[in-house]
Amino acid sequence: MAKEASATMTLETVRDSLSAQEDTIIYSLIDRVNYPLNSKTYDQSASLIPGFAGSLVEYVVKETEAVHAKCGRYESPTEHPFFPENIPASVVPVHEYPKILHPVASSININKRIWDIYFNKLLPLIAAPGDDGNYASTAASDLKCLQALSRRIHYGKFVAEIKFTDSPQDYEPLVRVQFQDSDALMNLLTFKKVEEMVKRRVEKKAAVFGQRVGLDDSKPDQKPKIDPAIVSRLYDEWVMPLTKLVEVEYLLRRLD
Ligand SMILES: O=C(O)C(=O)C[C@]1(C(=O)O)C=C[C@@H](O)C=C1
Repeated sequence: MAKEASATMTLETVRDSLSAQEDTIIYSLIDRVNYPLNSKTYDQSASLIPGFAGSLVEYVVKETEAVHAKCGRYESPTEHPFFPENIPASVVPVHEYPKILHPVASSININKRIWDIYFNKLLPLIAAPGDDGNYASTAASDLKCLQALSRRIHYGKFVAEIKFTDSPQDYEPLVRVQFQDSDALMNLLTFKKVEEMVKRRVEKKAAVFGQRVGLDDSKPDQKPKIDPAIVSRLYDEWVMPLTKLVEVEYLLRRLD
């Protein structure tokens, strides 16, 4: 581990980063709800792209990731592609990222689950029914949401690393190969009070960021652009559990 980098990263600074990433996630979701569901974007059989067997959103994500990969995006330990099998090598000079994580970190990528939850659980909750034909813009907006969620959830690797180095005496016995205990690890890294605070904070942010701002103060309050309760539920049911899953996966291999 690079000393200078680990010395500046603490549980507090990592939690600050998670809080800042909430803003990006909520703004991306607010952008997505500007479009109706536009289900053709996700239709495997719509054949919108000649010669490509898959949905429009898959095409946009794969092609965008390929360009970003060439420009070095996935060299960063905070970035994870949704189609890793499709990723070309970077052509730009290598940037030396501080080596904070154990090398096993690069083998952990749960984007397939994030993809599934985003399209099958979250999107139907936030997007209004309908079709305005803006499929490419819709896919671009989905990609922004997916990337923001993926970055936040995989940031669990950093949270886990800090927790491990802060208290090796607590973590090491549960991580040793012969005693690996994922349930005990999950209990140890869980802070229920912090989770309650995060849920309340994202709900408040969604209410503030999603306000409809007009000049006519006589108009009654309108509904926020995105339902704050759904954002809180997103964190409760998916974002935090998946972050913890990444933490456990990382810790189980921390002593490899
Ligand atoms: O802040 C932590 O300690 C984390 O591990 C992050 C996080 C989260 O996903 O927000 C996950 C688990 C904890 O129970 C609390 C919060």
